[in-house]
Amino acid sequence: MSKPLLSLENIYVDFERDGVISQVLDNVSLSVHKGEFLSIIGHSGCGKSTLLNVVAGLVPVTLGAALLDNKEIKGPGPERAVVFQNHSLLPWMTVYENVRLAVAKLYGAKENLKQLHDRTLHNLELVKMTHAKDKRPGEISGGMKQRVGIARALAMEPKVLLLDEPFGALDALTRAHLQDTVMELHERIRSTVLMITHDVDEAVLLADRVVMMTNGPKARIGQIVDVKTPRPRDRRVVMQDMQFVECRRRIVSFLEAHDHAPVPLTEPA
Ligand SMILES: Nc1ncnc2c1ncn2[C@@H]1O[C@H](COP(=O)(O)OP(=O)(O)OP(=O)(O)O)[C@@H](O)[C@H]1O
Repeated sequence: MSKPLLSLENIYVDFERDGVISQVLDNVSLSVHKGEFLSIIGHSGCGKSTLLNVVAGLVPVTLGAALLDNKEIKGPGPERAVVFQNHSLLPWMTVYENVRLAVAKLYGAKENLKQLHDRTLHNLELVKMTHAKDKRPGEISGGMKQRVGIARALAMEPKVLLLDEPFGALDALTRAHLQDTVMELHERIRSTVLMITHDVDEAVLLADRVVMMTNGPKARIGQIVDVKTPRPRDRRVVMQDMQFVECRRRIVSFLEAHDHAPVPLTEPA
């Protein structure tokens, strides 16, 4: 098999606050190949964002190494674009200007104004947002803002797209539309994606593999499920696909097995 694009090698992450050390990740290893879509799922607070932030270069590892294209990740860089749950668009700029800003930052020195304009429009088209290009973030819906956030990330042409619960704040219908858009994009541009989600159906629908993390502290990768359901996937059809159903079952049973036991209530004497 070809060399992985991204390798996490025996990663440990500890945080220190007021002299207290919390061990969040404990010996996490993972290889991701070019064009793969991985969903990361696990109970709240287990360390999913920490793992994504290690790849983003926002959290340093305590031990181990994260390698992209065989080079150690030592800080943030444009080859790893992040989209967070809550959009981070600049409110005083239009949709077009928000994407144009990222385009100019990366390509401003190499390309002329026409090329920068075309690049901006192309990425807005990818997420079907050209019609709202002159609106400001305050004038568009949450789902549309997330689309613009994705366009801005894609405009950087990252080697890895990191999605931290990108649909978490959206209503079910908008969420479904955006999942479809991300699936289409993945088909079209074969991006390599790591996506955190709490939603089992979303995890399976979008991914080639679903990475399941054990509970923290000292979270590890508990299991990885391969989703072999053929693409393109239609959400209404996959629900009848036996492989899809089996993946879903395995994830649900993993999460149930790792659910925190409820704290027993002490009976009054
Ligand atoms: N910078 C930090 N300093 C100290 N502790 C941190 C820091 N970042 C995260 N933590 C702690 O690390 C643990 C894992 O947090 P993380 O956000 O990675 O979990 P998560 O699985 O993404 O959670 P959720 O699903 O609720 O978003 C938590 O206990 C959190 O409080």
